[in-house]
Amino acid sequence: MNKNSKIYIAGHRGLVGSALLENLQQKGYTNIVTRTHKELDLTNQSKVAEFFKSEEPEYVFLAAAKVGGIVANNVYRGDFIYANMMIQNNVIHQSYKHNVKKLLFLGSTCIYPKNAPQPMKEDYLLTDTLEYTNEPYAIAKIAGIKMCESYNLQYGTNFISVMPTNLYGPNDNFDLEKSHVLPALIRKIHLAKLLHENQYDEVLSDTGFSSIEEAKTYLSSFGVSDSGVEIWGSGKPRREFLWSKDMADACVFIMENRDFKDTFSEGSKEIRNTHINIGTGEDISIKELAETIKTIIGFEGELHYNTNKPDGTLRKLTDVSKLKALGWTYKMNLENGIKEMYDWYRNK
Ligand SMILES: NC(=O)C1=CN([C@@H]2O[C@H](COP(=O)(O)OP(=O)(O)OC[C@H]3O[C@@H](n4cnc5c(N)ncnc54)[C@H](OP(=O)(O)O)[C@@H]3O)[C@@H](O)[C@H]2O)C=CC1
Ligand SMILES: C[C@H]1O[C@H](OP(=O)(O)OP(=O)(O)OC[C@H]2O[C@@H](n3cnc4c(=O)[nH]c(N)nc43)[C@H](O)[C@@H]2O)[C@@H](O)[C@@H](O)C1=O
Repeated sequence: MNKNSKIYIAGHRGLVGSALLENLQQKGYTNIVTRTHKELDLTNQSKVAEFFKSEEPEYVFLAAAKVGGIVANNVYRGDFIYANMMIQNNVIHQSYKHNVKKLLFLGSTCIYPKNAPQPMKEDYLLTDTLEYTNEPYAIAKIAGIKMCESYNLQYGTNFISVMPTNLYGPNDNFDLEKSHVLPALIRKIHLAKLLHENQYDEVLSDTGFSSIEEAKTYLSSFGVSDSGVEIWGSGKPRREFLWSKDMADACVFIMENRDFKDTFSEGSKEIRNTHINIGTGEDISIKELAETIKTIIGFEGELHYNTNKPDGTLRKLTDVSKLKALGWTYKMNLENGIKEMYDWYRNK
C-alpha cells in the first residue's frame, strides 16, 4: 500500500473499523473510502457491485459484520449466519471482480473447536465440533476463510484472513443483552454504583428512561441493583482480550507486510490454514475480569453468578507465534485498557 492507495474500510464506524480508520490516518494514508450501513447495505448484492464499480478500491479491510456477545449469537442464530455470509460473499466476490490488490478478512477465534488444545494454533481449524452458542457465526467465518483461500488458489487473488481474539475499546457495543462481556460488565457495574450513590440523573441519562422507577425495573431485569450485579455463567470460563487499537495496528501491519503467497511453502500439495491469529496470548477468568472492573470502577456491592446463562467455550487462548514471528506484538495491557475504556464510556 502506498500513502495514496485507495483503501475501503467496510464497517468504519464499528469497534475495529473506527480504530482502523484512525490507525490508517495516523500513518498518513489519505485516500480512504467509507460508507455507513445506511448508505450501503453490504448484504445487498447489486448495491455492493455498484459500489465497487464506481469506487474501484485497491485495498479492502472487511471489518463489517453482524457481531454480538454469547447470548446474541445463541438467540439470533439465523441473523448471524445470514448477514455474515451475505456481507462477506458480496465484498470478497466484488473485490475479486474489481481486481482489488489485497483484502483483509476478519474472522474470529470462535472458528476453533470447542475443546481445542490450548493455546489454539491456526492448524486446529476444522479438527473437531464447534461451541454450540456461536456455531452459525463461526460457520460463516470459516466459509469466509475458505472463500479467501479458494479465490486465491483459483483466481490468484491476494486475500488474507486474520482471526482476532475477544476485542474491546472505544465505540464498543454496550447494549446489555447483545454486547460482549467487557463492555457489558463496565456498564452494569457503573450503573450499580450510580444507583448505590443515588446519582439518578446520571442513571436516567445513561438508560434513556424518564423515571427512576422505570430505569430500576429495566436494570433489575439484567441483574443490576444498588447492592449487586449479575454476572452470566459460572465465572470460570477464561477469555483473552485485545485492545481494538492494537487489533487495528496488527491488521495494518499484516496488510503492509504479508501476501497470501507468504503463507504456505512452495510446492505444498494441500494449501489450508493460511489465516493468522491475532491476540495477546494471555487470558483471565471472567470472575477475575469482573473483580478487576469492580475495583477500577470502585463499586463495593456483590457480584452474583447466574449459571442459567451460558458459559460458552471454557477456554480459547490463541497461539500467537505466527504473528510474533512476523514481528508484531500488542501494547495495551488489560488493566490500562479497561481504565481507558471506562473513561471513554463516561465521556462519550
Ligand atoms: N468485537 C469482538 O470482540 C470481535 C470481533 N471480531 C470481528 O471483527 C470484525 C469487526 O467487529 P466489531 O468492530 O466488533 O463489530 P461492530 O459491531 O462494532 O461493527 C461492525 C460494523 O459493521 C457494520 N455493518 C453491520 N452490518 C452491515 C451491513 N449489512 N451493511 C453495512 N455495514 C454493516 C456496522 O454498521 P452498523 O453499526 O451501522 O450496523 C458496524 O460499523 C467483525 O468481522 C467481527 O466478526 C472478531 C473477534 C472478536
Ligand atoms: C468474540 C466472541 O464473542 C462471543 O463469545 P464469548 O467469548 O463467549 O463472548 P462474550 O463476551 O459474550 O462472553 C464471554 C463470557 O463472559 C460471560 N459473561 C458474564 N457476564 C456477561 C455479560 O453481562 N454479558 C456477556 N456478553 N457475557 C457475560 C459469558 O457468559 C461468557 O462466559 C461469541 O459471539 C463468539 O462468536 C465470539 O467471536
